[in-house]
Amino acid sequence: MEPAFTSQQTYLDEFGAEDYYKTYYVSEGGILHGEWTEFVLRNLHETFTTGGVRGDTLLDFGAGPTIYHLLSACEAFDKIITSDFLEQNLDALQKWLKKDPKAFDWTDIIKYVCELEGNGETCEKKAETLRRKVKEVLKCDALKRNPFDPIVLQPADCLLTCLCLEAPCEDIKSFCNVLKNFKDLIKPGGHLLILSVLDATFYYVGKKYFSSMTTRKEELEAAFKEAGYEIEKAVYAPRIDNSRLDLADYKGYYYIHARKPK
Ligand SMILES: C[S@@+](CC[C@H](N)C(=O)[O-])C[C@H]1O[C@@H](n2cnc3c(N)ncnc32)[C@H](O)[C@@H]1O
Repeated sequence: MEPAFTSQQTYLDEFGAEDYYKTYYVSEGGILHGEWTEFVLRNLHETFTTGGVRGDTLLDFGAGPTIYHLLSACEAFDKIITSDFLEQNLDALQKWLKKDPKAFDWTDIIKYVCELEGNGETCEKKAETLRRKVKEVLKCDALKRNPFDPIVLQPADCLLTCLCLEAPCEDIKSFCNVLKNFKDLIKPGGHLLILSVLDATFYYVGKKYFSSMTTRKEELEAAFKEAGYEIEKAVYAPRIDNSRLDLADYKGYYYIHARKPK
């Protein structure tokens, strides 16, 4: 029997921000630290430099307690709005923004992005740039028609989301519906960047089980087209390190760069 899909209530009650950081991003042993972060950071570095994606506002959707995916974006946008569904994650984001001593440590990952950018910037300066560019930290819910309800946001130049939609969406139909609703959050001609994992069914946060929508490569691009986007770029990569399949069973990674038509 397939385990039940994780409810919003379970997220509210059981998703631990610190457990998530420690399981996935801590420098030594975080299972997403390495293959996944390199996949994301290399692709986003390219997108925000040679790829020419830049502008006034970037809207970051479902950040969790993390900031790694914003480190290149902060050089290409004047203003970043970040968001998540859970108070505990918003609290972790605020702690990092305010340099709270209890904030999670992203130094190694910041160093990696500075090396990719290759302009001799220090970790401290990069972190300061990102802190300065993040203007708002908002609550969002992917399953609402307006995910920021009751706030109505001005459409952004770019919407970025990493590893998020497989949490609230039960199937590709629901995923496609979220993509349709995202169109109101993006300017005509604006960008939608989604990076996540393929063929997953679950992941653990500490000792807690969370289900994952199983995103299949064959269905993914069709969902973007059905939702009314033009695909600029699609990148797929297999998972190489399978040593912790017991913690999370994804088989690969994807990056879709799509555009809302003008
Ligand atoms: C696997 S974590 C990903 C966190 C982070 N983006 C990353 O790259 O590591 C899944 C995220 O989905 C968020 N989430 C769960 N339900 C959601 C919903 N209904 N709307 C928006 N985000 C949701 C959770 O709060 C959590 O931060």
